[in-house]
Amino acid sequence: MYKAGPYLEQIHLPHDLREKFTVEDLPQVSDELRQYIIDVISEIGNSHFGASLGVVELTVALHYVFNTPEDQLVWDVGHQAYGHKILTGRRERFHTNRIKDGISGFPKRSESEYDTFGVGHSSTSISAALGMAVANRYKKETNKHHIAVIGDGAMTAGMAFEGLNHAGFEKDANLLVILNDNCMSIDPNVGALKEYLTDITTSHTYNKVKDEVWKLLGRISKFGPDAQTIASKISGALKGSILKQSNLFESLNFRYFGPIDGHDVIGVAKILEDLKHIPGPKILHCITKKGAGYKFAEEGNPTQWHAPGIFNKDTGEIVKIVPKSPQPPKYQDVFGHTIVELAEKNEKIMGITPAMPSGCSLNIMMKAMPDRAFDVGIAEQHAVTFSAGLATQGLVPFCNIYSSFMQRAYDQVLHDVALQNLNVVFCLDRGGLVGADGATHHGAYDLAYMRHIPNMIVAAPMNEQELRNMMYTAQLEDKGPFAIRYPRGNGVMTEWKTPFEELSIGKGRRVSNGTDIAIVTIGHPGNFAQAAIDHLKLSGVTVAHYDMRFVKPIDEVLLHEVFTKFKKVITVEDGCLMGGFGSAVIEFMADNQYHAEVVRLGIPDKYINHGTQDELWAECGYDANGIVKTVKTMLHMDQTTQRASGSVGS
Ligand SMILES: Cc1ncc(C[n+]2csc(CCOP(=O)(O)OP(=O)(O)O)c2C)c(N)n1
Ligand SMILES: CC(=O)[C@@H](O)[C@H](O)COP(=O)(O)O
Ligand SMILES: [Mg+2]
Repeated sequence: MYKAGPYLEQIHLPHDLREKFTVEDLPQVSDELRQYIIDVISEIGNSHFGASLGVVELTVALHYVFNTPEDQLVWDVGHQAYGHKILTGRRERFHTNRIKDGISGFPKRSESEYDTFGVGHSSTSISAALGMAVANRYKKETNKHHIAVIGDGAMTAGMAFEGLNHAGFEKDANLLVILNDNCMSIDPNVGALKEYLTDITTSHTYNKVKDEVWKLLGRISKFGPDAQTIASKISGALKGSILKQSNLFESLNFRYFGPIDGHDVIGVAKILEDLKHIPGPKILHCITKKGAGYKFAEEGNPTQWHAPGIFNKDTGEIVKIVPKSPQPPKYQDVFGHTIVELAEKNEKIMGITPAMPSGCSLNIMMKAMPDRAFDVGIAEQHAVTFSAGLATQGLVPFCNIYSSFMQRAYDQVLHDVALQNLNVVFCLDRGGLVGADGATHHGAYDLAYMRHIPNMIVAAPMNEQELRNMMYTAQLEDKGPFAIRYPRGNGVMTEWKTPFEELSIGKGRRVSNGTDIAIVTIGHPGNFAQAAIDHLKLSGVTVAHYDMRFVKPIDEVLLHEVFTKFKKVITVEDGCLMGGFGSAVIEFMADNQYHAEVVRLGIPDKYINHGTQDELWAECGYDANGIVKTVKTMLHMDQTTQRASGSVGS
């Protein structure tokens, strides 16, 4: 399938690397590994890219020096772990990356013993690796090493500091944190920490003296544990005198080493070898470049090369699929343009994103109104409570957080916003199944975790016009906490810049009339229902379709109509069935003593792996075909009875 270079093809597992090659061979191994990643990802697309190229040398050095998988290697986020996957027995399957039934795009324990911890959401690696270190200390397995590789972006999350704080307290825990500093998140990294890291990297005096200490360390580190005491006295005194204070990490009892060139694979291997003999919590600060070794990514826009899609590896040209007819916009872009349109008229509107300006299209507002739109770093909890603070002063913050990332800030939503009934508008992008990112990133739970919060309004648009009207309505005076969730990807309206209409809170709408059965939907799956209804007409079935618009407050008038008129009802949601929208409809039915046959379609009570959205909606049975099948089953129709050929579009 894809040809590995002469060295790489001999490496099926890391012990091959350690047994067959010397440290002098590592540059060649790195070059071949990098080329393999470029060869595969340029053709399959649908993957992350720049981050993995940035850690090729680090990956090779880590698997060369440490006895993986006994030594525990934890990748933070894990989008940069393609080299790790290729070196740990998955080279021949790597072309199935993020494809349904193929390998996951992130480290996953069930996929390999070398994937010591499942990741995807950022900033978990230090806590996990510390847990492993303390466990092995307790089990007296003190020969094991525990390494967390965390990026400068991931380091901006509070959880990373919670891990550092605890690790610095566990002085004899054998933990090595590798800070992979490339000054990038998906977009350029932000915050005071970024500036601080730059200071450390550029403070020549500190680094020069550090080199002297480092050489001394190298000479004495063979002398065992007392080398540590000598070294810490020397380097502590020098640092204290030079910087008048140890650096941030040392003040948390970490031994700080670096910054070093993270692309000098031989140098990195030698330093890692030394660090193996220094006990206690250590941090190695590596300077790398995202996209390193592939000039188009190095010289191009690093945000674009974070996940470029298919590209011509020889020319660096990213393949853009040009649609034959005008396509509906992405929901995120409707958000991005609409918030600017609203903010131009309402000076109270502010925009907040935790490190996803391009992903959620708040970058449109950041460009147009830089003093009113904030990228707060990978800090979802802070983003929510920062928004709450803004709201206490009469402003109207639109806090945009991917649905699955919002899971991290559940208490801030409840405790800091809803309990105080503050007027924060939550825009939950990536609501529902997202596709290739898989189980860690599916926004499966927001309808459930938002609808049981008192004071919270929970809405989901069926199309772009509905999204705009919900955003318009949410920014009107004193609406209290308002959540609007919408999916990854495109809507359905090519003409979407329609005039704003204020919605009545909690009011849904009947989209189609029918007599045989009722379908009650929330959000984008209303379009699947429409496609199914068109198809069923061919079989003479007429379906009433209700788009509820709001999960909370739910339109009880409409539901009284549904349960008065119909004895067969289907609910459809791109969300978990447990406690979701369908549960709300069932609760209404029970509370009002209605009796009907209700089938709820949505995400079952299990984790859905990666695939395309269409594949996953079909797998869960709530795409148009799934709805047709359910209607026919409930109406006891022969599933083969259909006048139209082929499947129903989603
Ligand atoms: C909790 C959480 N928030 C946001 C993201 C989205 N995300 C994935 S990678 C990334 C940037 C990570 O930057 P860094 O750690 O520096 O890694 P690099 O890509 O630079 O190698 C972000 C924001 C995430 N995966 N998890
Ligand atoms: C690794 C990570 O968490 C992000 O890169 C995420 O994959 C972005 O998702 P979208 O592609 O839906 O913006
Ligand atoms: Mg980075």
